Amino acid sequence: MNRQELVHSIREKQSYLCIGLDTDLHRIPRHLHTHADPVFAFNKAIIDATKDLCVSYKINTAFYECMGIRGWESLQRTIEYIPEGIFTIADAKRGDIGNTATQYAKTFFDTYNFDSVTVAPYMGQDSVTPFLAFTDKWAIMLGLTSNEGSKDFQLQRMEDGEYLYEKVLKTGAGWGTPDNLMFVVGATQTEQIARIRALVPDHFFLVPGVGAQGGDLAEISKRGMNKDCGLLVNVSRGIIYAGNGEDFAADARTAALQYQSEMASLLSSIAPAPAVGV
Ligand SMILES: O=c1ccn([C@@H]2O[C@H](COP(=O)(O)O)[C@@H](O)[C@H]2O)c(=O)[nH]1
Repeated sequence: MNRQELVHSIREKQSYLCIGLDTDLHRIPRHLHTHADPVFAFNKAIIDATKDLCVSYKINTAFYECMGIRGWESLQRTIEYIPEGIFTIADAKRGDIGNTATQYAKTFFDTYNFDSVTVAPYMGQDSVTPFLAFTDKWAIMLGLTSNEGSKDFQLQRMEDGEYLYEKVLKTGAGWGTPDNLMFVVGATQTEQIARIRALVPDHFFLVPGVGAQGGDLAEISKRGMNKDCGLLVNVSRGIIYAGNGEDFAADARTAALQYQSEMASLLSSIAPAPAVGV
């Protein structure tokens, strides 16, 4: 999916919601365990119940890889089930030397047909650029993450007073373009988000941390939106585990609808749609 299609989808659905399919076999409702593929049965129900409210699904591969071959099969069924026109993210946080990075990129872009993959930039340019060589595919580079451990390296100041994450963002931005590169910016980093937006005004941010991690949707939207919205806000546990009974999918829909409604009002107040014909 290209940027224009993504922006169009955000405007059409009045949503920049990304639903995280962090599907844990031990957390899904009991009645699904009779299915041949309980993880896919769960994901299918969540997708059916929420696909009109979100513009993206993020599959965190850890929740699938931990089950071996069966997990990869659930992942494949899920990615194939996500409707055309919804932006898909493989949250795999890959990063390795160039020829290995190319194999990772082929895995997620060619074999599984994801639109994007999250990438860890610690190994530098040659570990990231292989993900940027595919038409209408995206690398989503870790910028400033949502977790406590972001203080250990990312929020350390360099000799020139700059945070390490700022150097990473500025350097990384030069490796791609706002049409094939996004950055992960944690929703818990409200104090930094305006600064980050100033550094990379045009790029999209994937923003995890709303819901279970306590990030504030309104705050990060006010500080982080650009003229194209520029945000994909991920909620995983806060939506997919909103309920745990037979009607878990309806509960997930109710939670997703609350986020989408808030997003619609934030979109109109912060980034109004351009007039028709402009
Ligand atoms: O900085 C980061 C980067 C990635 N994540 C991932 O996003 C989701 C968040 O899940 P919630 O249940 O909504 O907290 C999960 O897949 C993380 O691995 C992140 O949280 N922070």
